[in-house]
Amino acid sequence: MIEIAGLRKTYRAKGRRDRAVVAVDGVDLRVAEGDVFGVLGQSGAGKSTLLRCVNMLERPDAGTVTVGGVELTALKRQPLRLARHGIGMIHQHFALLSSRTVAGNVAFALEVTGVPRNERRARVAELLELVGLGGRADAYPSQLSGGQKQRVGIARALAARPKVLLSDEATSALDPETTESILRLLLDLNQRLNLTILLITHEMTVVKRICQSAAVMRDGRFVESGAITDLLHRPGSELARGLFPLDAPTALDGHTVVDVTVSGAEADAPLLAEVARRFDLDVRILAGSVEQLAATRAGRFRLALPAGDDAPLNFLRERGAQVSPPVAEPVAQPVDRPEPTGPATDIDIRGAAS
Ligand SMILES: Nc1ncnc2c1ncn2[C@@H]1O[C@H](COP(=O)(O)OP(=O)(O)OP(=O)(O)O)[C@@H](O)[C@H]1O
Repeated sequence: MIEIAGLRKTYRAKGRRDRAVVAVDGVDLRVAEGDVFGVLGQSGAGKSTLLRCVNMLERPDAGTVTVGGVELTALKRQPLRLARHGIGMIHQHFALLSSRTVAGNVAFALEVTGVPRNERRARVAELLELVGLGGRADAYPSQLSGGQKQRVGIARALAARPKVLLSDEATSALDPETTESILRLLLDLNQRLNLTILLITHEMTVVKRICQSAAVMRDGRFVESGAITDLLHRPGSELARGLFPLDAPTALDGHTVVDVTVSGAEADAPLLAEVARRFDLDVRILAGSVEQLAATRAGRFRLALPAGDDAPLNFLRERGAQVSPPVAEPVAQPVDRPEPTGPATDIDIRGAAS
C-alpha cells in the first residue's frame, strides 16, 4: 500500500548551502495493505520528515513515494491534492480549529473535499459514532480532554474515507490510560476498515500494542526494519531489546548466560521446564517476561545454564527459539583470593545484552 524507495531529504539553511542537515538519508520502506507499521526513533532521527514526505507535505530531494499504486513523487500540484485525500493524518497536538465545534472540525475536512452540505451532516454523525464521540458533536475543543481531542482528530482524518492513515506521535501528549484507549481505537479502525497505518513514535508501548511491523530509525536511516516476529528473532535486534529489556546480571559463576527469544506457540509452551527435565539440569531465569504483542505472543529471557554443554541451547534453537551468543564468558570463582568488595561487574548490561 505504501512503497518508498531511496528517499532522501536535506534541509539547507537559507543562504548557507554549506550548512545542510540530512534528515532522511536513503530510506526504503514497504507497508502492506492493512498493516500497522511503526517507525521508532529518538528526537531528531528524521521520523517527522519521513512521514511528511509520504503525503508530500515535504518534497523529497530524491527517491520515490508510491501510495495505493500511485507514485506521488511524479504528480503535479492538482493531481497531488486529489491523491492526498486518500491519506489521512493525525498529529501529536491534534491541530483542531478552536473556533469550531467537534462536528464543525470534522465537517471542515468534508467541506474542503467538496462534499455537499446534506451529505456532510450524516457523514459527520457517522464518523463521531465511529470514534466514540457520538454525544459531543456540539462541544468546543477547549471543553474536551486530550483523548477526546485526538478522537476528533481521527474522525477528521478519516472523513474522506482514506485507505492510509499517517500518525505523527498521536499519543505522545496523552497519559498512559488515554494512550491505551487511543491505541485500542486505532487497532479497531485498522481491523474494521482495513486501514493501513504508518505511525512514528518514540514510545515502545505503541509498537508493542499495535504494530505488526516496525523500523528503528537513527540519523535519517533505518537501522533495522521488518515484521516484528522476524525482528524479535534477529540476533542483536535493538527492537527486541527495547520491547523486552533484560535488567539482570550478565555472568554467573560456572554458568553460561544467554538471552533467549521465543514467539508464537512457543512463547506459552513450558519450554524451559522441558529443557530442565530433558537434560536434567537447573535452568536459572535471571530476568524475562512473556507478553502479548499486536502480532503475536512473545517472550524473552536471560537464562543461566551450567557451563560446558551446548546440547540444551541447541535444543532451544531446534524448538524455534533465538539464542544469543553467551552474554558474558563464565567467570571462574577465585579460590585463594578474598571476595571482591566492590560491585560484581561494571558492565553496562543494556549494552551487553543481545
Ligand atoms: N524545516 C526544517 N528546517 C531545517 N531543519 C529541519 C527542518 N525539519 C527538521 N529539520 C532537522 O532534520 C532532522 C530530523 O528532524 P525530524 O523532525 O524529522 O526528526 P524526528 O525524528 O521527527 O524528531 P522529533 O521527534 O524531535 O520531531 C533534525 O536534525 C531537525 O533539526
